[in-house]
Amino acid sequence: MSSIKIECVLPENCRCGESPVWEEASNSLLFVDIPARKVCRWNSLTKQVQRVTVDAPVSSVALRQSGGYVATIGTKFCALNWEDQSVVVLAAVDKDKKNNRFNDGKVDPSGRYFAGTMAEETAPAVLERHQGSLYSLFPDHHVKKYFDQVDISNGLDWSLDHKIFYYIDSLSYSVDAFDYDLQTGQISNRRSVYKLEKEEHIPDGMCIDAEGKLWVACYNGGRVIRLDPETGKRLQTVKLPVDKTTSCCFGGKDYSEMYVTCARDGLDSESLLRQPEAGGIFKITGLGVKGIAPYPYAG
Ligand SMILES: O=C(O)[C@H](O)[C@@H](O)[C@H](O)[C@H](O)CO
Ligand SMILES: [Zn+2]
Repeated sequence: MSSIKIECVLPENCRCGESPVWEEASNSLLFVDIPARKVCRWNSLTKQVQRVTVDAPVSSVALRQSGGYVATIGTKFCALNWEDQSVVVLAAVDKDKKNNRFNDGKVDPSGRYFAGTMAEETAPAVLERHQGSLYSLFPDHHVKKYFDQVDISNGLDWSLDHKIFYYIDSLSYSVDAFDYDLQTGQISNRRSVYKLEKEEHIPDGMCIDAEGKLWVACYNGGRVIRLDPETGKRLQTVKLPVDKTTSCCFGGKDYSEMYVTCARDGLDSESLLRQPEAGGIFKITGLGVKGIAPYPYAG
């Protein structure tokens, strides 16, 4: 029997926390605060957090094999040197769409950095529709575009056998799957594996666990849900004491803990009083299932 424990480990007051990534080498959690233009690194042993401010909204961060990190900043795929806080642009997308920015991103099992774009929001989930696209940055820094017409490009991950790519366009209220060719980075045969229920609100960030089940953070739903992508059934709901849960990843010893990011933006003052930990980093233990290590960008 597992007893689930949920605690706010870092009261960071993120306007929109996103893209949690566990870095085993430093026992740290990386994450971003998109509108605050910050990449943060929280050391789970010392409880210290370091922050790097960049010059545009930063929507995702990932490990890099050759050291440092990669991040999606504005509409650019960038390399981030943590030591001197310098940023180098690797590639740019959506040059004809001045109001666009990247949103969620993650590295595939062979080291390509996937990330999608969206129009900038005027309020949470209020934006010009169909402006986004999904891209990946190959290790040689060339960019592949998969499709356009995306509203809010969000959660992404790959099946344990690397043959399926899971993807969320938030305003479709659906978790989708594609066949995935790891050799070429091609996707095909899009289908829905789960449609969110009304009280689950908007699907946002996502990660896979060591049993191949998907965990989806539900924006406005104040929860993460565990889905079986093979049966299309929800297996578990874990509620958090904040409404705007944005993303999740596994980390800690053997990837046995789950970390969840969330947002403060969009909450009125009354809601903020009821959920003072909004924008913090949450740790969930006792789930009884582990995650897998994040893949580093190979370029
Ligand atoms: O973090 C994201 O994915 C978006 O940038 C956010 O703005 C919200 O999560 C979105 O509004 C909810 O769908
Ligand atoms: Zn998101």
